[in-house]
Amino acid sequence: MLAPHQVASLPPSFYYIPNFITAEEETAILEKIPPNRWHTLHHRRLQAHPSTLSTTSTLLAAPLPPWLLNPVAKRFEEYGVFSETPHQAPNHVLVNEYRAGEGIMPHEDGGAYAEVVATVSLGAATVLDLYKKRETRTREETQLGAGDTPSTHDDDGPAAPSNSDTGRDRDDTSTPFARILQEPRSLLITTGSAYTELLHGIASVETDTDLNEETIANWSLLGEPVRFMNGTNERGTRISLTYRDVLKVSKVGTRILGLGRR
Ligand SMILES: O=C(O)CCC(=O)C(=O)O
Ligand SMILES: [Fe+2]
Repeated sequence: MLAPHQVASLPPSFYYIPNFITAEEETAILEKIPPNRWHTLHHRRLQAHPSTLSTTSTLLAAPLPPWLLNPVAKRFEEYGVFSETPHQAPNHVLVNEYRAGEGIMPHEDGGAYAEVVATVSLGAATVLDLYKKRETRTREETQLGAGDTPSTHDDDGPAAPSNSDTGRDRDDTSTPFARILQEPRSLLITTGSAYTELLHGIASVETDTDLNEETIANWSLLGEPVRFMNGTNERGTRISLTYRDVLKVSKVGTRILGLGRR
């Protein structure tokens, strides 16, 4: 079911599905995002559903809210997106909001999750940059700590690989090895070695440039390539929903786990 949507030029496995949701569904989801759940970071806003992971990357068992299940998570079943993960369904969603000029520095999502991330883009298009991981890079540098806590997920945009005393190779994040254009209402799925071997990030720019079939890995899969024929994408406010399957789930009460961040 996913095979026709595979991004052919990239290592396995990325899948891109344009128009995964309709414009009406997009509007309905945007209206449901609770305004009182945002964590404000330096250059981004973030909320976690059903809750933020504990310091041991454990999720307190709770259902996702209906507006995240329907229609998106239900539609995942048709495509078998999470059919191979331990819970065979997403149990956690991070909602990120980027205004024009905002991004997220190169990182990997880490061991708290199964190796499947499904990202629905809302509101505006953006370019996801992919970087090869280097042996010299340490886990602490690149992994999101307890999965999604604001303090470890915080950043201010593209990498500024300025020093070498952290073991970070200068070339690591200066040039992406591939770029994926994410249109509003699209779904991007990252699995397997694409999840474990690569870093991903979004440059803090007002305009994405140099967009064409050579530079954009999923160009042939785009829903509306004509929108980017002039080689640019003016960023607008984009909200992403990143669906994941958290490996460790606990039914134990909040107090015992030492949760209580939100
Ligand atoms: O907004 C995106 O598409 C990427 C977000 C991301 O990488 C993350 O939340 O870990
Ligand atoms: Fe990420």
